[in-house]
Amino acid sequence: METFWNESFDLKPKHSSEEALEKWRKVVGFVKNPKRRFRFTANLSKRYEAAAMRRSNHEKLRIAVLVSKAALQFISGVKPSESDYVVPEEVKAAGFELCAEELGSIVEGQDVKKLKIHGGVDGIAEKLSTSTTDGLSSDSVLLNKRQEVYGINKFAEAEAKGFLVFVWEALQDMTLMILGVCALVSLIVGIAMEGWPKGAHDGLGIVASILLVVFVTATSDYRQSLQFKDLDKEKKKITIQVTRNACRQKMSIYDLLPGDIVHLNIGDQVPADGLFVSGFSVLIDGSSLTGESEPVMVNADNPFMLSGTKLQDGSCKMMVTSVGMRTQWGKLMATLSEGGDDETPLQVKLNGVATIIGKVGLFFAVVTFAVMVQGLFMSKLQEGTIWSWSGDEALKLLEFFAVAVTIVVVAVPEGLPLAVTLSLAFAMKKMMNDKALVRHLAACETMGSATNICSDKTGTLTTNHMTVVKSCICMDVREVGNNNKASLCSEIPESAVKLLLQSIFTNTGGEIVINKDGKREILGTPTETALLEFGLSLGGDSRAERLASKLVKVEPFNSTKKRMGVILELPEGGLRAHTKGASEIVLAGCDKVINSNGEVVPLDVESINHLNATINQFANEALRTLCLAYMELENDFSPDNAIPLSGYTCIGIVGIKDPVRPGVKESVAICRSAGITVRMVTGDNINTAKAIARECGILTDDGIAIEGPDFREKSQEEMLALIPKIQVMARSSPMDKHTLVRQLRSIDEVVAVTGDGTNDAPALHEADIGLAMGISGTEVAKESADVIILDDNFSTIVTVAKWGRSVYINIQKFVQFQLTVNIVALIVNFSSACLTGMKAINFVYIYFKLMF
Ligand SMILES: Nc1ncnc2c1ncn2[C@@H]1O[C@H](COP(=O)(O)OP(=O)(O)OP(=O)(O)O)[C@@H](O)[C@H]1O
Ligand SMILES: [Ca+2]
Repeated sequence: METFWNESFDLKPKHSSEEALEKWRKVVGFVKNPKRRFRFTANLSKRYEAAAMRRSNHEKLRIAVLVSKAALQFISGVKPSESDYVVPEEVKAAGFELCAEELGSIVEGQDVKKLKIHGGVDGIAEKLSTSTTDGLSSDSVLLNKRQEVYGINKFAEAEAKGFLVFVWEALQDMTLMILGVCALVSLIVGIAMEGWPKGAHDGLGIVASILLVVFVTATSDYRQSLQFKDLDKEKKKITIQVTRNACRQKMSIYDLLPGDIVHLNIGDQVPADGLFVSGFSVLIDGSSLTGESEPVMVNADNPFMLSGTKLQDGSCKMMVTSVGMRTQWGKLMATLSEGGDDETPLQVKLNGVATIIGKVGLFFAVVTFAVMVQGLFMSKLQEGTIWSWSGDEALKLLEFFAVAVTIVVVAVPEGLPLAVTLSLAFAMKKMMNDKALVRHLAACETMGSATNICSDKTGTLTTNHMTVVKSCICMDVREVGNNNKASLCSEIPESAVKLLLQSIFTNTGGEIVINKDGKREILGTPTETALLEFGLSLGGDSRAERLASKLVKVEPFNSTKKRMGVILELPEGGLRAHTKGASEIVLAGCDKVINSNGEVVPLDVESINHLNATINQFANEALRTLCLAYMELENDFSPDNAIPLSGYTCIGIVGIKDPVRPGVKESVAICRSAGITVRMVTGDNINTAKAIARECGILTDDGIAIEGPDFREKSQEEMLALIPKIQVMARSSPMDKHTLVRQLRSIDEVVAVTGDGTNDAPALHEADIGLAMGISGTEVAKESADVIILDDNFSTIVTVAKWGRSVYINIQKFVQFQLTVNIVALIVNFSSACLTGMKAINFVYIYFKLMF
């Protein structure tokens, strides 16, 4: 029994195999109403359909690439011939020169030949009457026209079910249908024998009880579905940066139209089909669309970007060409949206309970029927009328049968698994109000039993509002206050200021833009904006710096390298590389430094010690440190080469303050008292991490702080011995985080992990509960997570844990109550039926009396 139970109804909370999902469905077997029983469980057939679609996408894409390669060879050298493409009248009338189908065939078909014929990316931009620099005009009349021709960026979704649909589904209960037949027969026979209305009493009684059951079921199901709809809408909200009217702005991906220029960064999902306009080191992960795991480089030679794929690295500008259901992703999503959420372990367990009780109920129903029939036969045998049956007696038999069926209706807790869904959905809604969006129902269950939280530092424990407060430029440490910024400039040699500003404004992933209201706005990650702000306060002019030298190459920041770099073509000729990043790492690649006189001198031991001491001093004050460096490149340096890692001249070090969030300390204490261990895993410097961890109460005197590279070196045994004591892990790579989580899970801890970056995805995936940050989190992180923390706040995580616990207790109580009701109802029905042959209506009545 036990093994049967464990094998069939034991589902993992995450990543359950298709077999496991199929298995319990099979074992459930006796189901009164499959429509209800399997609602809010995964729709496996739809999922298989989606998987098949992915495979065919993969195949199509592979062929398209082959064909276009061949075409490219053929047309290279030959002037592209005029196409025989005719613009449809209505498209022309709207002011465009390309129809949606042609655009689709170019991008989805990866058709280089057609692309060339239409004049490349610029040609297509012109035909779509957009500009790759300024984007669409935001005139609503023009936008509406565009929308009429090309459609909107939304996927077709199944219509929301109305109340009547739920009534209809509730009616499809097997036992209710049998009762219905009984009622009908009873009505016909009764009226035929005793006439209207006397003979109809029994039949109408059954009909009334059926209607009551159906109404109550449908109402509760309908209410539940409404709750889910709200949550679903929230889950799909994604915003993206778009240039319209030459203004960079945030927009919902639903408002995208062909011709829009969108800005994509590492971790973003490509929101529509489009063409690469400009950008650097773009690597596209197409696995969600095609199942292909090998990432693809996208650049001017291979400019096709498909909706639903993700930026694994780099950043770029893309021009949208096809939206919504015209993309393969749209079609896939339309199918997948009906694929449903995975069932949770509790749901499956309760399905098991319902199944077993169903069998018990069925057994009792059969026994009841047998007992009652036997009673009738016995009395007839005594009367000696066993062979002569009156209509009244036949009706009595029918009534017995109805009583037996009613026992099944009453005793089987068909709604039990649904009730779990109901309480989980209720908790989800409450969590939503508390700024936590639950993506997978199962997470609500698991969160209650979490024993470990591995938290990010930046943005989760801290506010993510960064400002440069200290600097060490040209070897001199200075405070950067509000009043002495101008003086800072005058204290540093001019040549160094020039280099510093050039580094800040050109070697950046951020951007300074003028927004719709004409105000200056700094876009980018908090670290970047802090630096840009610093540059501006030194009197720098970002636009002028950017125009002065040409960007030849950019290697955007990622958490693995912990640095970024650019190569500039200087106005006076020659190439210069700038790099900035984690101080120790960048400093290790420097062999020269600018001294206080503004001269470049070799980095001797004394200066190295001075700089390292500065880094530690900043870090001990809980500041994030960045080192900026540059290097002149030889003239024969080819931009195709990677940006060098060493040989740099250090310009300086900045200390960035990121204050701890209010309330974090208290939340950490709450966790501790609730038996949850909080650990900090960060990419930052170990001293910065320690300082902040102490401030939050995470690092205690008996705890260990370790650096990622040291942790990686440890053997399995050493790791296991170390892990319970690790409270801070600094300079961690994404894989370190993943390893920590895996090891913790292997010693039976239930681990919650928070993350924001693309590289946190593996750890989020591995964790029992992955928590992604809503504001700073990338799409990739969010997609790997089970819960999205909408305000990025550590306290919210504690709230989620609290909800998780209360959900568990609530469900437990509810199940106890419901099972008691069912069993009492079963016993009452059974005994009274055997003793007195009470009528069906009374049972249903008793049941609902008990329920409400
Ligand atoms: N835009 C950037 N350019 C260059 N270096 C950066 C940039 N952003 C961060 N860094 C450096 O990289 C280090 C680690 O970054 P990483 O993304 O791994 O950690 P994080 O996600 O910011 O921190 P946490 O893991 O606590 O959230 C930082 O300490 C900083 O020195
Ligand atoms: Ca992070």
